[in-house]
Amino acid sequence: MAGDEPGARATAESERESDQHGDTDESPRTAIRLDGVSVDFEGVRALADVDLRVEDGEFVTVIGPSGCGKTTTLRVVGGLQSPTAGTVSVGGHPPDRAREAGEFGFVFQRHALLPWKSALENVVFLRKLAGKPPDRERARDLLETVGLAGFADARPAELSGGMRQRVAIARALHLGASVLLMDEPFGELDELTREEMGVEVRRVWREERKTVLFVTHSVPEAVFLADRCVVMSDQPGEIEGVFDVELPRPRDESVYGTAAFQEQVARVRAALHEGYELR
Ligand SMILES: Nc1ncnc2c1ncn2[C@@H]1O[C@H](COP(=O)(O)OP(=O)(O)OP(=O)(O)O)[C@@H](O)[C@H]1O
Repeated sequence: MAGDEPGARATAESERESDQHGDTDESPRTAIRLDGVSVDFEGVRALADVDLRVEDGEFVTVIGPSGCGKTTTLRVVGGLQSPTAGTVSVGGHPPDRAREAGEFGFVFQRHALLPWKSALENVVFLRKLAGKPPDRERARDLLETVGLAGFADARPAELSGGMRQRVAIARALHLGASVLLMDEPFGELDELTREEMGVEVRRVWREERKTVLFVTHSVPEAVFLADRCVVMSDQPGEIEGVFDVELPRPRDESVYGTAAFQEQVARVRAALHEGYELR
């Protein structure tokens, strides 16, 4: 249950004293905080009383059945959707403020790159749009970081689906985002590419020290990527459980073959299928 979440327990005391968006009572390590968040859409309750903490620098995955409110969760965190009830804060501030400050990097299933621009120009474009000075050298470094050294001048049509998602990740990083909100970014990729991208994203996350909230439909992906995996229940979306992933850090593809990995995948799967109590 949501209240069993470790972050919720750890911050219970300050929670009692904290005001809605108070800067002073917020734990310095809490990057994202949802308190009693509900979202209603014309008769559909998409989220029901969700409490969630994501600590600074944490990698948290969100998994659940189709329509359970995963995207809505990302949207309320990113300030793209207002909650009907409850409060959301990012770094102790309302999400709108974080969004305006360019704190979010959104990476979606469809990469939305501009087809007429090169990979490099796509990386700098969003930053320019946000009114920040582009830094082509940093953009080149980021393309290298995401494994695209040598592809700076390539147009999206010349890149594979996985490479385009890498450009989208570099673009989010160049924006200066401290929080990456990723909504099934590998949903259109084949399984092997997904696994490779998972390794890459964890490496980039480690090197760039970002906070990541990552929505996926894939149980192995949710387990492989996460420090913690949030399992949501069917409509209305509630947090069914939060699963601490205990796997080696750093992780590479070899983790997929280990008994520890299989065992944790099985537990998350059981939670999804049976509403199984995790803790
Ligand atoms: N703008 C909207 N207007 C009306 N209903 C909406 C809107 N956005 C989402 N919903 C509804 O809210 C519920 C949760 O949607 P959401 O997209 O968050 O789920 P999801 O878990 O991300 O789904 P999926 O895994 O299929 O992408 C669904 O029933 C959806 O139809």
